[in-house]
Amino acid sequence: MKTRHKPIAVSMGEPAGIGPELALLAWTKRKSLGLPPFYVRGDRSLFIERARTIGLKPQISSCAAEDAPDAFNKGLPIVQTGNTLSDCPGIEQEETASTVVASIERCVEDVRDGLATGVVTNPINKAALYRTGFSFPGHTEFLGELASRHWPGERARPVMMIAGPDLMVVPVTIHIPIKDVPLALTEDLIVETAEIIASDLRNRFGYSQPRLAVCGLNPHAGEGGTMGTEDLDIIAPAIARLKEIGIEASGPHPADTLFHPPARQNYDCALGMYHDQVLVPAKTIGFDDSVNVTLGLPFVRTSPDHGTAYSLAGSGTARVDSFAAALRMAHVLANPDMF
Ligand SMILES: NC(=O)C1=CN([C@@H]2O[C@H](COP(=O)(O)OP(=O)(O)OC[C@H]3O[C@@H](n4cnc5c(N)ncnc54)[C@H](O)[C@@H]3O)[C@@H](O)[C@H]2O)C=CC1
Ligand SMILES: NCC(=O)COP(=O)(O)O
Repeated sequence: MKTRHKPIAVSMGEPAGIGPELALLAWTKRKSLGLPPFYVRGDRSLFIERARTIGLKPQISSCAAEDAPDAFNKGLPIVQTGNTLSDCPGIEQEETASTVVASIERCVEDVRDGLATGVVTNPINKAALYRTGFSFPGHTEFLGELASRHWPGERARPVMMIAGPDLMVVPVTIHIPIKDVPLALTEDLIVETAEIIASDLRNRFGYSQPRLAVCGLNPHAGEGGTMGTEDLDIIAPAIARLKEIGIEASGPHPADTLFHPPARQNYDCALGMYHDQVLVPAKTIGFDDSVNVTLGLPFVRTSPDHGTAYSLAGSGTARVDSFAAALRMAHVLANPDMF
């Protein structure tokens, strides 16, 4: 008898971005890309329009989430969620925001209800959502809130990791202005983040003793306190505490020499003190095959590592690799016994 895998729930993402066509293209190439079954929560009419715009025959299966595994063989399963939207690639429309948010919420609820094994989120336009009152910096923090709501009593301390075959990184502070980074950095924040990384790398990614490399904040990791004091006063004590509790952590490392190939042999995951310190090397080395995965949640969430790419929306030329990698990673993380 053929085993039916439970599907992955995919959020629609920003409708004016490349998310809708990534889902369509991924479904079309599902066999060659080795993709698990998945369905999208969003507006069916938008996906039909986008398929036509990029020159695909619209093969859409409208269904309920529970019917998605069967529907997947016939067309891209869409579980109607939110409002009817008209497709305007590259053009932000305020009225789509509630559907964007509802799509994320319903995907998480589907995992809670046992209808999906994990969530892959399509990119959102953060500034557009902020303008309509969305109060979370990004998915990462929003998913932490949804986890607390739907899995009360379980750990929900989301940590963003960008994971590729050649480099895994975590920004300790995420979407905050650079001027606020030194104020936000504390020993506790670094220790707590590193503990979650070490725990998830052990329990979900199969590392027996993960090696964490911690970046300094300042040039040359502060050059002995002459180029800034956070490296000595905050980061070094945090690393000492991590070693005391048995986590293999090194640093503070000057970030400029931490990402060339021989340096990368010495650790499994690099912790940066701010977003660009580690996302720049991660996307430079692995833009097409890296995945944004949220650690510290009671459910599986991955996402492509890129954004909405408005200028490509509707062209059908966006590369589907990172989205496909996100689907495969979600499937592996959600079904550890199968791999
Ligand atoms: N997970 C999420 O929801 C994320 C959302 N964003 C959002 O995306 C929006 C645009 O951000 P940007 O910094 O411009 O990043 P972006 O990733 O959308 O675009 C950066 C560059 O990469 C190219 N690119 C992106 N994805 C591609 C693909 N699949 N194939 C080929 N080329 C691709 C774009 O054309 C552009 O030249 C922002 O509103 C930001 O908030 C950004 C990153 C992640
Ligand atoms: N730069 C990464 C990014 O914006 C992804 O954020 P999130 O929406 O996954 O929290």
